[in-house]
Amino acid sequence: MAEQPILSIVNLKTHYYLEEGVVKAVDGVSLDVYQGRITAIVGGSGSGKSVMSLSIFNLIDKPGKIIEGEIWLEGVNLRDLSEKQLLQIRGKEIAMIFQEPTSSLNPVEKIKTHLFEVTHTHNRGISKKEALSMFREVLSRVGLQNADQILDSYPFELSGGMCQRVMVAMGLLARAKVLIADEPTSSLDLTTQAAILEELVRLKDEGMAVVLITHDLGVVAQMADDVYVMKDGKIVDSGTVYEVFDRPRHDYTKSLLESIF
Ligand SMILES: Nc1ncnc2c1ncn2[C@@H]1O[C@H](COP(=O)(O)OP(=O)(O)OP(=O)(O)O)[C@@H](O)[C@H]1O
Repeated sequence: MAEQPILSIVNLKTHYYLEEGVVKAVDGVSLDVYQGRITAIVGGSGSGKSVMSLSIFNLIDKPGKIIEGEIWLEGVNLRDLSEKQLLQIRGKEIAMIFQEPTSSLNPVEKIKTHLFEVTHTHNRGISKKEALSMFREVLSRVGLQNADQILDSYPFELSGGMCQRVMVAMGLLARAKVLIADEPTSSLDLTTQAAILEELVRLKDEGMAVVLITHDLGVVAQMADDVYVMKDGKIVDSGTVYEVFDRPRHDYTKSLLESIF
């Protein structure tokens, strides 16, 4: 691919230091993510997918530690940034939807405050009324119809699925360049799952780089452009979705594929 990746992870290692020993949750992962493409990261439970995505945002708590690696976003190594600089990137340059949406939103701020915060950078000078009408439109795009009530709610007053959709809306408003979605549909009913996946495809079509972390190979087959297969903290297979599905190189990928076809 001639184009430069927007996000490039090089030899990332995140380990957990437990009394029983060291868990090498992410153990030398390298991957490239491109604009206008959906990059899927697949792997079974415990393969390191979530720790990898949390590492991008430096959200690893003790006893975990990022011990090595580079995380390049448009020529800047995020590992060289201060916590304050990273805050500017989190949710704005790189939007995120995590498995535990309620814990990713600020519990003491209403939803509209979350939305105002991400909108601010791109829309200086717009009136409150204009902002609210933009929020209603974006919330309806992610399948949340009763917008006014949602805007006035705190995260704990919404279901997990609604919070996930709020996070997609935040990514849209922030005009983030990269969206990392960790099992974005795990707590949703089938209709809402389909709506969120459709929205991810639309974002990709608008030029966003979408990273989709999932154990659902059916979803990967349907939506992804590029695929990385993770096992025990390592990437064991990678390529375009056609390459990985037609010519899996690793026995683990073969067994994953056999489990769905
Ligand atoms: N806070 C923690 N303390 C100790 N070990 C951890 C911690 N968080 C993750 N790990 C370990 O890191 C490894 C990778 O976990 P991770 O959550 O990234 O897997 P995953 O691929 O996202 O799985 P799932 O699909 O179930 O979410 C696992 O062995 C897990 O036990």
